[in-house]
Amino acid sequence: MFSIGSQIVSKSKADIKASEGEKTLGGKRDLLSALLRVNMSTTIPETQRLNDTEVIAQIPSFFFAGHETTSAATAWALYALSVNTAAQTKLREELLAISTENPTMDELNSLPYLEYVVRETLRVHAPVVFNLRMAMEDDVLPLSKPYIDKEGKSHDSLPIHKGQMIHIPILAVNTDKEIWGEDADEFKPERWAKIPDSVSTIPGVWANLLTFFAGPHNCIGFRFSLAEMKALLFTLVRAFELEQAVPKGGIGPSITGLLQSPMVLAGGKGSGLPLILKPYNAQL
Ligand code: HEM
Repeated sequence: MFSIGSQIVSKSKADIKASEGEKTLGGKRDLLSALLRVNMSTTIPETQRLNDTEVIAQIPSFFFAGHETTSAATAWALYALSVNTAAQTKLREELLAISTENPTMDELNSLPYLEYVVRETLRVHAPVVFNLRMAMEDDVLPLSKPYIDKEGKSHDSLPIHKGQMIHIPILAVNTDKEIWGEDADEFKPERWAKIPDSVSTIPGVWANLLTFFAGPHNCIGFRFSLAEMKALLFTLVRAFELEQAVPKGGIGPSITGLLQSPMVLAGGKGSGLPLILKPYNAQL
């Protein structure tokens, strides 16, 4: 990936130099070209620029943090809609009420059911399933509910030691029945019309979910990701009816590292999410 990244960076820099003065980033408007262009600007002090190695190191982040996550999330949304056909029909009706094939971001954001579908997908099928943090100092975590240890002793706080790794179960919190109710595991976009009060205790950066995490290192790309998902769903759900291609229960999560994507669970059909897409004709 480093050698491919080096080639991309060299080529992009040459393009930018060749088109000096143009606002079009050498004909390109991608994230890497924007980063390089800023770095090559003479108005930025040397100490504030990234060197080529640092720029190249961003490429795997764009791929894994930016591409794989949103791709998995969109696949999960299509899968969830293929199972919940009532939600699919309701979403399509809302999307077809828009008179353009190229809606603006404001138009997409004005669609409540699309927002519910995206939220519900990212709640039940959070692409990043857990996260890790290391404690930088000794601390004591207060607990909302005491726990009983194996000797039967009750504790209302949890001591944390410097250097200890903390596992943060994103998906488990997103689907906790004590927070979301007995149907917490189910994909029900309507729940977002009225979410339980208990949800307000979740400190996530977006939608009271831990999907994009919380705190100073929350996801920098979440707004971009939401825009991508909405645009993809807008186009696909207007154009196609989605049907399950494998019997109920045949699709489940494949977890690689921290990331879960939908795939066929059995039968040796390989990875990926098979779906039947039928062109939707609004006139029929
Ligand atoms: C559905 C899509 C996405 C999900 C579920 C997601 C999830 C997350 C999570 C859970 C974190 C926290 C990781 C940690 O601190 O250990 C994170 C961080 C990050 N995300 Fe995303 N992300 C998504 C899309 C994107 C996109 C589209 C981009 C870039 C365009 C992006 C770039 C990043 C970066 C650079 C960080 C590190 C931030 C930091 O450490 O300060 N992500 N993301």
